[in-house]
Amino acid sequence: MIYTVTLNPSIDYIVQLKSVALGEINRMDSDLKLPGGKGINVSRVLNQLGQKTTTLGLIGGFTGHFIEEWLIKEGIQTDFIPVKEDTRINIKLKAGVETEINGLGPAVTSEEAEQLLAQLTHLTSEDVVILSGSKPPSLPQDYYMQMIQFIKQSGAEFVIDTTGDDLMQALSAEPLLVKPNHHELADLFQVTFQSIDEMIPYGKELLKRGAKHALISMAGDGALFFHGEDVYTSTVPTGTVKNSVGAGDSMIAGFTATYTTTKNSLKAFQMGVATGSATAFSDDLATKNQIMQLVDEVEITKLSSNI
Ligand SMILES: Nc1ncnc2c1ncn2[C@@H]1O[C@H](COP(=O)(O)OP(=O)(O)O)[C@@H](O)[C@H]1O
Ligand SMILES: O=P(O)(O)OC[C@H]1O[C@](O)(COP(=O)(O)O)[C@@H](O)[C@@H]1O
Repeated sequence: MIYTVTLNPSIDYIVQLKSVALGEINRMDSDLKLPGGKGINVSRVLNQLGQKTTTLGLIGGFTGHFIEEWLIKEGIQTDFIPVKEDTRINIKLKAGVETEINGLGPAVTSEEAEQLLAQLTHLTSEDVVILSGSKPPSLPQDYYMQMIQFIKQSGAEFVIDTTGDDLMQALSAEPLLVKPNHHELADLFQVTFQSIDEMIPYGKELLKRGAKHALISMAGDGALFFHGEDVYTSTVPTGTVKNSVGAGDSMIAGFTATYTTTKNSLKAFQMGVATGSATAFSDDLATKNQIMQLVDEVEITKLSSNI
């Protein structure tokens, strides 16, 4: 079973308008409310790809109810821990450029946090757990590491898609995959990148510190992939970008679905890129059909090993 853990789910409120005038009344051209939060997006795409998945995490209030109902309608198994406060609403403003305003998330009590940890004691070595996204500020600083300890004790594999110290600390626990985008990679090592070549030593460093595979996504500019001694780059398919919210989560779903079934890292990389792009080219997350139409467009190239 592939479990996803979303500590901080969201309703993504996607608002389209031609331009925004700050300090004025603006009228939307259209809007859309979608279930969001990184692990939830991963599960929705895994489900599209025919993989069995269960969504874990912390969810609350009318917003949480909206998300859970949506997932159940799609046939996704949910096992959330209810929290007293409302799950957040994240605003995704599409007015020429995409601007995101993400909430902090609800207060979580220590009992609620403990209940989620207790669920992880039931994992087996056959499971894969995908830990994704920010954590509500009321959770302990080391909460990701607490979860990872339980996962490791069970022998399950884990993927982690978060940022900063939480990501850095998780590396030594040997995640199956990490996927910072190039901005997150720069923040992680407190550097700036002028070119793709400059990212390569830092991608290799993710593996040196313990990750088994590392993807560096660069939105419409392709992606880098690190495994063993090898570094690969990929093209992205061409298409019209409609809504890139969830593209990174989709990439993780595409990679994990293919890797767990084939153990072929390069096929998983190719599928990850296609799945991310298929979501960028859709209003909601990608469907299986949309993904499969793009796979053959993704070209993978091995970079020379002395870079
Ligand atoms: N504008 C785009 N055009 C084509 N593919 C895209 C675009 N934006 C995202 N993608 C696809 O989704 C993947 C992840 O996107 P990215 O924006 O880098 O992740 P994140 O959402 O985590 O920041 C990319 O590697 C690419 O395959
Ligand atoms: O937990 P965070 O870091 O605030 O991110 C949550 C947001 O990220 C998303 O999961 C989208 O993530 P990606 O675009 O990186 O795939 C949204 O659904 C959600 O609003």
